[in-house]
Amino acid sequence: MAVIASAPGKVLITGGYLILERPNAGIVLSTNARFYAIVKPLYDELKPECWLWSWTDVKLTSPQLNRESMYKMSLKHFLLQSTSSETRNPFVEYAVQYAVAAAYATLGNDKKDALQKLLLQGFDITILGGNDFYSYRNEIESRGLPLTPESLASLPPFTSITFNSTHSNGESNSKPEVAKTGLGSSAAMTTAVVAALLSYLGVVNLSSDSGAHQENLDVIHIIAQMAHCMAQGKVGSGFDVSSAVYGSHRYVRFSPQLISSSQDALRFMPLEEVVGGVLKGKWDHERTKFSLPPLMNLLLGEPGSGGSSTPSMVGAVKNWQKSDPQNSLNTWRQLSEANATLEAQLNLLNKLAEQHSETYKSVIYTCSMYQSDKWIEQTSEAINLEIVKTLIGARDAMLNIRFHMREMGKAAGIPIEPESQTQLLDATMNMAGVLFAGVPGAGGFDAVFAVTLGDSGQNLSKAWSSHNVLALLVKEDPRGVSIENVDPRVNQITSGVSSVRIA
Ligand SMILES: Nc1ncnc2c1ncn2[C@@H]1O[C@H](COP(=O)(O)OP(=O)(O)O)[C@@H](O)[C@H]1O
Ligand SMILES: C[C@@](O)(CCOP(=O)(O)OP(=O)(O)O)CC(=O)O
Repeated sequence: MAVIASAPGKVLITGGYLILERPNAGIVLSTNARFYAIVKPLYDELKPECWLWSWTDVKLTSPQLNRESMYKMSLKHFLLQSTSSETRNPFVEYAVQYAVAAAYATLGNDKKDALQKLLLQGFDITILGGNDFYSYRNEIESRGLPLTPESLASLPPFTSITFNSTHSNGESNSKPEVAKTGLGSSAAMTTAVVAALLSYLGVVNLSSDSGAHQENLDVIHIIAQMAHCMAQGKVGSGFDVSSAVYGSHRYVRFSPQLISSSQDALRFMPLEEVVGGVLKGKWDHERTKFSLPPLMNLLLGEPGSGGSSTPSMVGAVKNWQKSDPQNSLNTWRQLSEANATLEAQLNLLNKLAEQHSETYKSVIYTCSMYQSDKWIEQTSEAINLEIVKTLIGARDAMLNIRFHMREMGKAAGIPIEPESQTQLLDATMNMAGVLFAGVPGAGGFDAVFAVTLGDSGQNLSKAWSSHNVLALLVKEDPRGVSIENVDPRVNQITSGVSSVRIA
């Protein structure tokens, strides 16, 4: 039977770069953009002699990239060897190796025969990323459609992905392989594959409401982090995998040694022992519940196509920290304070919404119709004023964050908030009902985000369109990894059909 798992994409609204170092925190919102992994047996029947085999087969299909790859997997070392000439997918390859090793490390002897049988049947893995992960700007333009979310919605689900072209003048050097929006497709993909395989192999059970749900998520988190780090060739902060597993939260990274020491151990220890050890490690990542206050919406706008490559930006910031420790420390301190202020204001707004729900609602709806410099004059009562002041406090904190991010970019010689994004963000923040806007994560040319009040997002989306910025269909969705009952291709097609019928 097929097992289908899905994991969400993310937007890091505070903590870019700082989150790489404990104990700095970052706020990461998960989204309704989801990556799916479908795992089923490659062979239904097992030949009697197969129990002697030391290899099994793995087939990986990525319909959106028009890729199909075959692998042989050693049942001794769990190493995958490509037997087809197709390009590799290290994220999925490590996800398979580490998930199988985790099964060996954790399942009791009584379950080993069943595990062996599932392995011998081979894996048929299909991966599908929701359209929101990728940039379809070029398709929309070439089809002569307007640059609107409606045009995006008219694309079929799981549309083919555009590759960024490479120019001889090196212009696209900073661009990633596929034209992406920056929602963390590799982390969501790795997490979905790990979750589907661990469920398929009986290591975790995500469909039960049992008390073990948290522990199951923790196992998926550790295996997905290990696989993602191996595939990326570095131990990043891991906020993208963390949000793909747990959904929206306030994240403090795990100690990098938890993974880096295991990578050293791989030279002299079998993979399942290494994985077993890491699973028992003292995982110290923090994830505190966080959600946007009520009646606030997350909106993403894609100003150009293609996105930025994060690793080179991180390298530049690290070099700057080494070459100018004093000034870089100073900037980080100020950024950290601004991040903490924004977080505190949003938490306070959540509290005010809970304590004064009606007043909160009416203040948000009023402010949603005005530019921020008019908010204060709309009110006189104490509670209303406190809410408006907190909104303005959140806004000012974001302006501060943006200022220091720009400083950091200038000092490190990289476009964290490049001039074109500054103009867009300033214009966005001056629109009626916009609480704040910024460049997510590492910044650069990925889609920008805005947090809007009430229904003002619709006007913002129209204004963006008229300035050649494509508002994406992405919304905040706090759900982390989950098991799906229906194939997303069937699901999305039927929901598309029913919405047409209803209309
Ligand atoms: N549908 C897919 N099928 C196969 N590989 C994919 C798919 N989507 C993304 N990838 C891989 O993930 C990489 C992008 O990951 P990442 O840099 O994390 O992007 P993001 O900005 O979305 O975080 C791509 O270069 C590609 O290797
Ligand atoms: C710089 C960072 O702190 C944040 C990068 O955030 P993005 O959201 O830009 O990430 P990508 O999906 O890799 O593009 C690096 C890190 O935390 O690992």
